[in-house]
Amino acid sequence: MKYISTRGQAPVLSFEDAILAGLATDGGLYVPETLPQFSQEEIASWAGLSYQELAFKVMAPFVDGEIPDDDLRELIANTYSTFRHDAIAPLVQTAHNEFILELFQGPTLAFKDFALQFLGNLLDYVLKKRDQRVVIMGATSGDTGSAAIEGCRHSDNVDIFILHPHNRVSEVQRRQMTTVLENNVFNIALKGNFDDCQNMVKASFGDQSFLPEGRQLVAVNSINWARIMAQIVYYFYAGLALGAPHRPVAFSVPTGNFGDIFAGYLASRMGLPVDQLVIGTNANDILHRCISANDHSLHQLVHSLSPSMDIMVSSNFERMLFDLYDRDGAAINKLMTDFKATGNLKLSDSALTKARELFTSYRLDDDEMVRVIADVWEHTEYLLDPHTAIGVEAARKTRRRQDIPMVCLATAHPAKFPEAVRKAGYPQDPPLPHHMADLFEREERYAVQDNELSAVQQFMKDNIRQ
Ligand SMILES: Cc1ncc(COP(=O)(O)O)c(C=O)c1O
Ligand SMILES: N[C@@H](CCOP(=O)(O)O)C(=O)O
Repeated sequence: MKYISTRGQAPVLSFEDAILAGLATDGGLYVPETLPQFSQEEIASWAGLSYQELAFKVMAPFVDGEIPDDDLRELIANTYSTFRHDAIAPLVQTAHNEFILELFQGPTLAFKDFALQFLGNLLDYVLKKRDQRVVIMGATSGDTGSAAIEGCRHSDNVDIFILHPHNRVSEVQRRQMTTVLENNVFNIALKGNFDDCQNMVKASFGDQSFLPEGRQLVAVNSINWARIMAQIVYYFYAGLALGAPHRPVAFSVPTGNFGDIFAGYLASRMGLPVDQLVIGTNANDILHRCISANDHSLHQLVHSLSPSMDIMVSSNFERMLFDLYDRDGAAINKLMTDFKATGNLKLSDSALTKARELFTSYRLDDDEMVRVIADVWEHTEYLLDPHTAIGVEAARKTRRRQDIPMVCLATAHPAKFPEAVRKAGYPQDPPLPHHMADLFEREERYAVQDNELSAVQQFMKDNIRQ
């Protein structure tokens, strides 16, 4: 399997090289040259597989033998052994044909664990094999950071630097990152927003000359192909549990950087019968405006009660555009260059038509989201986190068919977001799981930095281990 850039001008890479490259040298994102295709018979034969067995079936064609099968199986087994539920991604029914896919049973309580615990193990494996040391640089609006740190904290070959927007993540999210005191882990609280963090990461990938000789940057954000690949698995898992491929399923996904829903789109391209993909956004609604009104223009980023989705520039939308524009790298290069210059992007008529066939979208402000948490609690005693609530309501508002099961992705545990949950009338802070019960007593360490690329890079230079 070869990996190509969405902008068509970077070298074509193997799986391992694409994973280590992060952003392509032309500024694009790596995608597989062709997608594996699974027949309906093959998918049907996977009914009843464990999550780990299914993960191997879905991911092996992307790895394409670069990692021996037994080693890949072991990486998968180690990854999901740290999850708190045997089913790994349990399904809970909340209404007729409405299901919640709990993706928060991993060590850091968000869906990011599915891919980032795997990526941590994968990087450790590849770097040991190559006897190579790297520097990880990542941006987080709250969840990627702790999952990436958890995945890499024990890796000797990695120094990890995570930028989060200062005072813009929940206290639980911040502490999950800043209480990890291993000497290869560095948290930077940037005086800016998530887009500033993400821009710094992308700029640093573009010019890595600030790094010590012999080191390279590796990405843990969903610009890294391994993130998307590992997330495709749970779409198949949920689909199979609900009768696919004999019956179609629909998915609703609270969306920010477009990695999660893009994985759902790929699952459908690979053979899973998906009837509908619903994009739910908070007030940072660029994706909803794009689908509903062909308005993909930058607005001021606002601080919401679903802070992990306080994102304006969605990295993975570029991967989607690549497909919507028939994989024309030159066209994507122009679109993205113009978007950077003008802050505006209009889809062509044919791209918009295709996008609307694939996706519906809905936007919720904080008040509406809080009402959804309260309503679902009242009717089912199921406590949603604010991001999941956005997906649930987006599904209810834009659902095309009631007879098809709608799977709403529960992307985080409500204990991460006590402020939103309390606003919904829940009488207490939802308890943290046992392994995090003492989170508020643990010592924290992080550096507050001005929103200046050179200052951040200097901090990194000063702290990368020899
Ligand atoms: C809890 C939660 N829900 C939803 C999202 C959106 O996912 P994506 O960025 O893959 O669209 C994120 C982060 O991005 C998140 O942390
Ligand atoms: N919501 C994310 C933002 C980063 O997205 P990623 O999926 O590209 O890593 C977070 O919690 O950090």
